Amino acid sequence: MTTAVFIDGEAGTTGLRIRDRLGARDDIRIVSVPEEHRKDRTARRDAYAQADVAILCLPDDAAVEAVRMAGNTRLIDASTAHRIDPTWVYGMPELPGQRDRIRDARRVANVGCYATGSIAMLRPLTDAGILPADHGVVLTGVSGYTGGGKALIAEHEGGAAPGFYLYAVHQSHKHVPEIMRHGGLTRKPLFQPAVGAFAQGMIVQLHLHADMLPGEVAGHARIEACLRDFYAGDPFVTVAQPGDRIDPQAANDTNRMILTVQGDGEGRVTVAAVLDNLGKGASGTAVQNLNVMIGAKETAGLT
Ligand SMILES: NC(=O)C1=CN([C@@H]2O[C@H](COP(=O)(O)OP(=O)(O)OC[C@H]3O[C@@H](n4cnc5c(N)ncnc54)[C@H](OP(=O)(O)O)[C@@H]3O)[C@@H](O)[C@H]2O)C=CC1
Ligand SMILES: CC(=O)N[C@@H](CCC(=O)OP(=O)(O)O)C(=O)O
Repeated sequence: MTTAVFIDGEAGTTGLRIRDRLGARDDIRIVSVPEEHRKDRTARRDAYAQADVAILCLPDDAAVEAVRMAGNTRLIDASTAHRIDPTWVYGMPELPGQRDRIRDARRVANVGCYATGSIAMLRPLTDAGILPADHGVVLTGVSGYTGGGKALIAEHEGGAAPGFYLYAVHQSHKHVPEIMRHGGLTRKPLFQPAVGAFAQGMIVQLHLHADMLPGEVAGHARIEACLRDFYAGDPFVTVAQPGDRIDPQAANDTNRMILTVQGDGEGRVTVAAVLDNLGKGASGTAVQNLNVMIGAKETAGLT
């Protein structure tokens, strides 16, 4: 049996990647609207009606509007619009019990890219009681410029952007609410993202004074052990031995996320998550969620 999938925003940065990942599968039939009609409401309404599942790869406001067109078609929304909406299921399959919720869901909000790395590091630690919910958490991130979609790609590839810069410097980044909700935090974390002069890939880091956390061990061993336990058997998330350098592009073109824990043995610990902002941070997780929703093998079409 094939599943009919409509990718609304198929010509965009995320949509194209999803299309590439699904195109070769014989259990999926892609429903398309010609690019010149990509914003035509009648053509899109028709595509929604033909699809079993639609994946929204649109700006937030267009995603909200698209939901109204979608009728009863099951949805995966790659935008930020519905991630803390209680009527949507959060599309991060690694979280406890989440695969079952995603499997049964009609509306799945795909996790954000920085949020993927942040929650992957935080949630095991808050669930285990190692990190108190009200701890003053500090997160930083650096993303490839494709994270900003077509507009930021044009700025970088046109030579108009600096080689590296911080942004969202007023603690205003849109991923903070979902990081708090699903990372298990009650206090707003400090989060400082940046963009580098590379297209694709990202690092998110969690910085901790582990000697200030409850419990006896100030070193990083229990943090690493907690992450290893949490992700044991996970198809895409691994805890690796840290090296001297962390390459943001190490997981590019895959759906993998690589976690490493570094410490000085005296309480200063950094945890890092490396993922492809366009892969595990967007199109890969959307396909993983689709696989769970339709009962396909979770790794189908993904490496
Ligand atoms: N890039 C990334 O790393 C990630 C992106 N996301 C999210 O995915 C969504 C898509 O992002 P991205 O692919 O980067 O963005 P792009 O700007 O690259 O692509 C968006 C696509 O949607 C089309 N579009 C815009 N408005 C409408 C509309 N009203 N009706 C139909 N189509 C429309 C655009 O057409 P046009 O070409 O005319 O603008 C474009 O093809 C966003 O919500 C983004 O936040 C999520 C995770 C990571
Ligand atoms: C470099 C860059 O601009 N990145 C984007 C996040 C991209 C992303 O993945 O955000 P969503 O998952 O929420 O759509 C930003 O910080 O707004």
